[in-house]
Amino acid sequence: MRIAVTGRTGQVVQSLLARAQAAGVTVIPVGRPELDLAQPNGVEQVLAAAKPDCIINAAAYTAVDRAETEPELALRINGAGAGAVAVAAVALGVPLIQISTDYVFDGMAPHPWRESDATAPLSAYGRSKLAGEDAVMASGADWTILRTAWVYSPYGANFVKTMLRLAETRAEVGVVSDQLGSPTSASDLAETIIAMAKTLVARPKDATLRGVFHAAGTGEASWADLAETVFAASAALGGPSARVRRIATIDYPTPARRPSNSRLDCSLLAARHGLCLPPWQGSVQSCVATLLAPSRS
Ligand SMILES: NC(=O)C1=CN([C@@H]2O[C@H](COP(=O)(O)OP(=O)(O)OC[C@H]3O[C@@H](n4cnc5c(N)ncnc54)[C@H](OP(=O)(O)O)[C@@H]3O)[C@@H](O)[C@H]2O)C=CC1
Ligand SMILES: Cc1cn([C@H]2C[C@H](O)[C@@H](COP(=O)(O)OP(=O)(O)O[C@H]3O[C@@H](C)C(=O)[C@@H](O)[C@H]3O)O2)c(=O)[nH]c1=O
Ligand SMILES: [Mg+2]
Repeated sequence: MRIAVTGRTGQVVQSLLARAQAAGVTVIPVGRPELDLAQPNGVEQVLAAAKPDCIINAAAYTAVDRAETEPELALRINGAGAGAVAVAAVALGVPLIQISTDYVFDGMAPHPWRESDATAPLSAYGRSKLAGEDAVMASGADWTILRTAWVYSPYGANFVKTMLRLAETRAEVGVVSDQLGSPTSASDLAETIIAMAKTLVARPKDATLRGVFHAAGTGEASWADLAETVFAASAALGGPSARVRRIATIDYPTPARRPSNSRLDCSLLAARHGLCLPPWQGSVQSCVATLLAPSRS
């Protein structure tokens, strides 16, 4: 089976590539300069050349704070760009998995977010990703939206790598403890995406397998909890670590507002697809071990 995925260097793209062989699939990254979601003319031709059985739209403008100062660009890439990928999926007659985010929610619910809960993004990034969901749903494609959260991996830029970098020069790092979420290993997510892609291709008419699903690491954490777990894992392997000073969001001002409750309820994915990502703590340890492995430096 051939899976075309948008983007090249992204965490999810790289994690899909790393898992492809073991999963018995071919993953074809399709990215800039050939495919630029900010200029989505010719998306269909570029994707057609990959001869995909399924398309994953994993490319996005992901700089949450920067999006506040360039909301139009974020909207073009994450909204119209996603819509263009969906129209290409219609033309090619293949299922599309659109990757979306917990930041479509406002964080006010007292429980982990379900797929049926109302969206109300707090940030320009969240609004742009919600526009992408809407465009995909309106496209007529055979679409499935996978919302994930707090993704980390050995690739690209992410919170886990930021913490390890800060620990190299600091004894203490202040980290917010009043935002709760679902840390997600891109590697675990890639395994889920591939399993879902296989199922969607094998069972083209099954509506119960399609729609919006939440897919995040099992369990919950604050960013401070996640930082502490990173430092404990790193220290145990002789890597950099720091003390975590647990602070409030108000003491760490950022351009973008983030949900205080970002936890995703992933039970629908388990019920319909039989898929469940592992508990986040073990996956963080694996990622830290990979990052500290001597062969990387
Ligand atoms: N990171 C996270 O914590 C979370 C991410 N998500 C979503 O998951 C998906 C994957 O995220 P992740 O892998 O972390 O992303 P990264 O930030 O690691 O990478 C972004 C990817 O998007 C590509 N991209 C950005 N702009 C364009 C453009 N104009 N045209 C084509 N490609 C572009 C990049 O291309 P290039 O390779 O050329 O640089 C890169 O491959 C995204 O949809 C994101 O919104 C959802 C929840 C959490
Ligand atoms: C670096 C740092 C961040 N923080 C806080 C700021 C913020 O509230 C939180 C996370 O910051 P980051 O900028 O790393 O994470 P952020 O860019 O908000 O991550 C988000 O990315 C997008 C793409 C998503 O879709 C989301 O699911 C989520 O993963 O941690 C600290 O408290 N101390 C620090 O030293
Ligand atoms: Mg960020």
